Amino acid sequence: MTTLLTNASVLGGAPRDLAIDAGVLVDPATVDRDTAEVVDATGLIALPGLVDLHTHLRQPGGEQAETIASGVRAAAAGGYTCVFAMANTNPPADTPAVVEQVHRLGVDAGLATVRPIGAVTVGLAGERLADMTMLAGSAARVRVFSDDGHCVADAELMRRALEHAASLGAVVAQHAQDPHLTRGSVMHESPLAAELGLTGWPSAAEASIVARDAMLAELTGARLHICHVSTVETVEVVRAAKARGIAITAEVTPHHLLLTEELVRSYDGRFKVNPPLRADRDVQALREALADGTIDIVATDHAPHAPEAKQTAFADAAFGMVGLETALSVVQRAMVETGMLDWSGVARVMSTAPAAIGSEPGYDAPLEPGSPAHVVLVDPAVRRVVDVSHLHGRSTNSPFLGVELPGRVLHVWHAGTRTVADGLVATASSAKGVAG
Ligand SMILES: NC(=O)N[C@@H](CC(=O)O)C(=O)O
Ligand SMILES: [Zn+2]
Ligand SMILES: [Zn+2]
Repeated sequence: MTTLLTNASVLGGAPRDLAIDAGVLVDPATVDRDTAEVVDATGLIALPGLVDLHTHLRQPGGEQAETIASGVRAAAAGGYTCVFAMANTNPPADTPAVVEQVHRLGVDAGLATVRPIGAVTVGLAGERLADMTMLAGSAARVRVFSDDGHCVADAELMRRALEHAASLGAVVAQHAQDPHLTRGSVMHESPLAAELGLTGWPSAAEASIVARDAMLAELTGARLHICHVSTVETVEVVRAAKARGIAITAEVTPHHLLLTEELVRSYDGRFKVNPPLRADRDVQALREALADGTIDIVATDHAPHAPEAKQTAFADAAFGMVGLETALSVVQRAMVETGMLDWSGVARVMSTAPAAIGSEPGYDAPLEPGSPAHVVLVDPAVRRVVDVSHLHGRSTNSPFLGVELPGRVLHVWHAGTRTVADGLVATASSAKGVAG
């Protein structure tokens, strides 16, 4: 079946038609308008399917918080057609058996492409390298390695990881957190932390690891990616490293683009995350860095946790926030409505660039005929107060509940198959059929 999307503002530009046939975007002029299924996209922005380089899907081992099936429903609802699943599962993704299981469960779930991230070290313990060659050569074809949740703190081990990754054409994604500087830390190190009686996590614990790893990337010639950059100091280190020609890329999360440490005054565990929510000057610097390309991408760091892990004393609560369904709306609010990024910039930082970093094919010519039909239609004019009913995963630890955000994902196609229609996520079986 051929689908015609009429009058879409493609990448925020002047309205025109898009057409999908046999899973691929085709020239609308070649489509028979009498037989095609027509979706009226008047007033809607067309974006390429979003790609999340940093998602925690929790399976295997954390199924009470999320499964791959529930996580891809959240992803589809948020406009994502590809998610990279972090390796900090139980057992961790440090063997071909686990990455192949994650890959297979992703295929079964059917609503988006799931790419397993491989662990850098055995058991994420930071002591011995995982068999990266085996992971890369497995059926899951791992191209991103990360111990996320943990920093690869040993510089010699990080050097070897970068060398291996380079030989495999892969990238190492570092969770930059000096473990000694952040012992017992639960929020940003600041006067507010002292006032609240909570242990602080200094910016230097992030920036110092990024500076070290940039030097290691230069030494090895490898590609280094920095997870969830959260401070102005880290932005300056990344900017300097790029100016030196080092192959470094960086991500920022939606929550670090919008929220500050002030929320921790509530002692509500929903606002506890690693790295922590920072100060206003950090938020401003992160937005500017994303606008000027110092930070390459937005990644959700979707981190579901069961209620009992969050509804406890702040110091004891688990770190992490869900974010797949709200990411695009937060970027609209923080970047588009502030005039710092246009919609083609949003497509770059949420689709083209993350796909390139993760070596995911099919996203390099967004919405051009011949490309796989990964398409999102967004209504930018809607505003809604985020509610648990907007969340599709198993966990509801969103920091945006009760917050009014702009924009709504209305329709999504993953390789030409409709995964979201009128804001409703398809069931996996219908998404896998040809009904779309
Ligand atoms: N971001 C978080 O606060 N938590 C993540 C781990 C991580 O991304 O470091 C998690 O797995 O829960
Ligand atoms: Zn992390
Ligand atoms: Zn993470």
